[in-house]
Amino acid sequence: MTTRPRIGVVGAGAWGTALATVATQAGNHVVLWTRETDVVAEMATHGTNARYLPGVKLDKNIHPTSDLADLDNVEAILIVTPAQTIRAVVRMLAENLKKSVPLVLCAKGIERESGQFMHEVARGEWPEAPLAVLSGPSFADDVVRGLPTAVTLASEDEALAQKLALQLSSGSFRIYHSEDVRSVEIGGAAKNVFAIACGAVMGRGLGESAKAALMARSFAELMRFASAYGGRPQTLMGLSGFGDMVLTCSTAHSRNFAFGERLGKGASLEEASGGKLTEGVFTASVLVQMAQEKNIDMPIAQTIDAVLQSRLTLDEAVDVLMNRPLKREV
Ligand SMILES: NC(=O)C1=CN([C@@H]2O[C@H](COP(=O)(O)OP(=O)(O)OC[C@H]3O[C@@H](n4cnc5c(N)ncnc54)[C@H](O)[C@@H]3O)[C@@H](O)[C@H]2O)C=CC1
Ligand SMILES: O=C(CO)COP(=O)(O)O
Repeated sequence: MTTRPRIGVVGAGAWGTALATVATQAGNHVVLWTRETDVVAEMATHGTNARYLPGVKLDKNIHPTSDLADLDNVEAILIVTPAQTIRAVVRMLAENLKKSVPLVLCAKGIERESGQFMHEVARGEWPEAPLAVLSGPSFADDVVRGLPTAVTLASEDEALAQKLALQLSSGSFRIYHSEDVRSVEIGGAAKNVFAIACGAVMGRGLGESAKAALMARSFAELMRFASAYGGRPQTLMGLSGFGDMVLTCSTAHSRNFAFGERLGKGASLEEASGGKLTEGVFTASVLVQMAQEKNIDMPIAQTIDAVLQSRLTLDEAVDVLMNRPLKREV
């Protein structure tokens, strides 16, 4: 067996597989766990993951497995499954691993049932495990091809954030560390909702100027929401807030943007996802509910939620947003 540090990755979807790859490039041995045994078999036999990240040859230092016991003795575990599964996944790890280990939460979303952020969900399920979150502008396809990327890793224990950032950074994957977990989580979760709105504007043919306006006003909503929930403006202006808004709201490479774009072109809600994970669809209503609880004005999030609930058509949504009373910008 190798003497390289061992990192666990739970979830061998697009992002888990990409993160496993950069972790090996950073000098680690990676145990890549997924419950999908056919994906494990393909990765072990052919060194590929055609279902989630086609065209990529996996590093020989990635050990694919569906056996949770293989995660005993890793130094940290990156949890890379959808936001709404984090509770079940952390519970499964807490019940099956021999001892607690730092968990790096990589999902971007808010739990619908509870209105909890990912680290709150994880803390509830495994109070002993030290926690960090990883977020920022980063498409799996770019990262796995070694294109330059920069993200933020935050933990309330800043020394842990710094240690993990050092251990997981590579020549092409640059990790900044932070202790502002709350802001980093809010940026990652909210931008998915706004990316759906920006995609819809483009799909409907409303133009680049409309998209820029929508992005700027969406960012104002994100800042208001974050300030009510304890976020800090400096962090929100960084990679995990502004950075990820710019990326995800700009291109159909984003699944959330692509979903909105298809809606804009007339696809039904069912057709629009194209079978891909679209986190913003799950986060929209809980984001709006949490905003209402604190009296935060979030017209764009509210309107896109109404579209997702079939309470408004897209054209009605545009009318609602354009015909609100005029007001001071700031
Ligand atoms: N794909 C990307 O470029 C990026 C994705 N993310 C975030 O990472 C998270 C995961 O996204 P992707 O990897 O792209 O999704 P994906 O759809 O490609 O893969 C999801 C993975 O989660 C596993 N999974 C689903 N439900 C599960 C459950 N109940 N228990 C255990 N495993 C389960 C699937 O087997 C699969 O391995 C999302 O929150 C996403 O927003 C963040 C940054 C970039
Ligand atoms: O979070 C991402 C980029 O930072 C990926 O965005 P999508 O989930 O919309 O593809």
